[in-house]
Amino acid sequence: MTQRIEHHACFGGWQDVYQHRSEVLDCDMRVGVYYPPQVAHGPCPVLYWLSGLTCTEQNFITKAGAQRYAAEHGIILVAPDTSPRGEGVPDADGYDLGQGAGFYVNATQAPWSRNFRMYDYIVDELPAWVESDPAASSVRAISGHSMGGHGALMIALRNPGRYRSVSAFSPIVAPSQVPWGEKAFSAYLGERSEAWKTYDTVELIAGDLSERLPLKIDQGEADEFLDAQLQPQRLAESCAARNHPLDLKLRSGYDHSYYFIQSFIGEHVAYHAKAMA
Ligand SMILES: N[C@@H](CCC(=O)N[C@@H](CSC=O)C(=O)NCC(=O)O)C(=O)O
Repeated sequence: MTQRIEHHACFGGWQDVYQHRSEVLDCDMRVGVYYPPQVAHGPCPVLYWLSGLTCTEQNFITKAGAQRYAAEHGIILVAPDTSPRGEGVPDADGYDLGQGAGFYVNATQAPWSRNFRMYDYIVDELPAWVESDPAASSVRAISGHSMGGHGALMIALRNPGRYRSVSAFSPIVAPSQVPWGEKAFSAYLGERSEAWKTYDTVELIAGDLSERLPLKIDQGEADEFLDAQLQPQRLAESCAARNHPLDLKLRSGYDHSYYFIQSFIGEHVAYHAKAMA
């Protein structure tokens, strides 16, 4: 069952928030959907946005300022919550595990494995729900921030042909090698194993991919998580070794916040619009 819980006129279109039942996650999920004015004339392509740790569907829709550009280009924006949530869904102390920290993987370990299946939700269930609306076409792109940047890159690389383009802000490119990812993967996937590599962008780039989808990344040089958690040089090295196309822009003075995202989101939306045209 789907319920519309917010509806706001925005740049000639509508910023909505929906709650729908997710069978995959076994809970109700909230999703922000921006419909540009062009939906009046036929189905529009969809840019999926994956947010980072601690976020809900609200962070992107209230802070990134992406609707202006989506309205210009005729793109639907879909911004789901970052994990299963609610009573009966397991949680943990700390902002980097449990609710708000799904890491876009399918958990295999108790108590997480019943609900924490964000990979399947983002790849299959969410687009099927979005595309059941005739306003949305099946032409897709994906982007995200930090944990969501990891999710966007990893999901696009694992699903050749499913997304026309991928981009990220400040992504966790090597979750198997940094504290945020090691904590989450240990809890959700168990002790270090081959399974970790299948959710790790740097490892995926090093492998045999059937599609070398270009990666567009913006990274702030004043990001407080740059050295400990993000380490974009690992991705630069991996892409160089496999000749994988990478456009990594280091932005002087910018931190990890949505002030950074809102400064460059217009370039990302334009990039995806071109790829989905
Ligand atoms: N200091 C924060 C740590 C959490 C944080 O910075 N979250 C980022 C994403 S980090 C990687 O996934 C974020 O997007 N926050 C929401 C926002 O609106 O800025 C804390 O302790 O909460």
